[in-house]
Amino acid sequence: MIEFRSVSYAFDDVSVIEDLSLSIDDGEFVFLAGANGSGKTTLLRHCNGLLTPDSGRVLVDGTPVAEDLIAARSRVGMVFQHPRDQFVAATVGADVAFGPENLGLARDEIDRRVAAALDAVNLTGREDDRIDALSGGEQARVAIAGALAMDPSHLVLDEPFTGLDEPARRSVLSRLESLSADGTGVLLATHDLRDVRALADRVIAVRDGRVAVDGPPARALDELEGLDVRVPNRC
Ligand SMILES: Nc1ncnc2c1ncn2[C@@H]1O[C@H](COP(=O)(O)OP(=O)(O)OP(=O)(O)O)[C@@H](O)[C@H]1O
Repeated sequence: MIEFRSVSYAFDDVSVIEDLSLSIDDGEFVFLAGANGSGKTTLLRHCNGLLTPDSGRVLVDGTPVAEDLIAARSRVGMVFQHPRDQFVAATVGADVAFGPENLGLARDEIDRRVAAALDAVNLTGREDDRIDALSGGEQARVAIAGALAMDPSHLVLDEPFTGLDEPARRSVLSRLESLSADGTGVLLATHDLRDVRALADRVIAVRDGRVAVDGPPARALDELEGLDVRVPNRC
């Protein structure tokens, strides 16, 4: 479980998160909505200690993130909004294998994970491609594969569909759905709520640094309509 307990955070003097509490259970598939600048990225970056609350606490599986960053980072897989932020190797295969290699896994398990992760993002057979020669959408898919290959207990994704074509988006969503069904908590920040009714267990929307909506998709979408939270791709 990922828990936010009365978390507040400000950039300099500008408050972005204010006394925010929420929890994401194991196996829950949660869509995180909110207008541009509402604090979604800021919230997500607290899940593995990239940001530390000014007050309050974030806990992963009961352990405060600030007290055990290594534990938090091994449990929480993170896909960043800008994929270039997370590459560590020159080629697709080496980058996706990097995390599992650091876990000390056997070579055949690493190979199995890399193949499954690349399959999930429609990049099978692209192991030897140079990352800097890929398109933006392909780079986004490599970043997602890197997180999937870590087999984390929780997966946090920040706008992962930017630049993805429809087959890749569908493939990633399907993989996220099956991971969640197998017990992985998935927290997905996105403006694209097309599939929210079919996939999400919950929708959380932030506004003015607080949770403005939190509930099952049908109810949450109705509540979002009544708020000043833009939902561009609602259907
Ligand atoms: N490094 C930073 N320094 C100062 N202010 C920042 C920084 N990062 C974000 N902010 C501000 O914090 C607020 C929340 O930004 P954040 O990126 O969390 O929003 P978001 O909901 O993810 O937005 P988007 O939907 O556009 O990605 C914004 O007003 C932003 O300008």
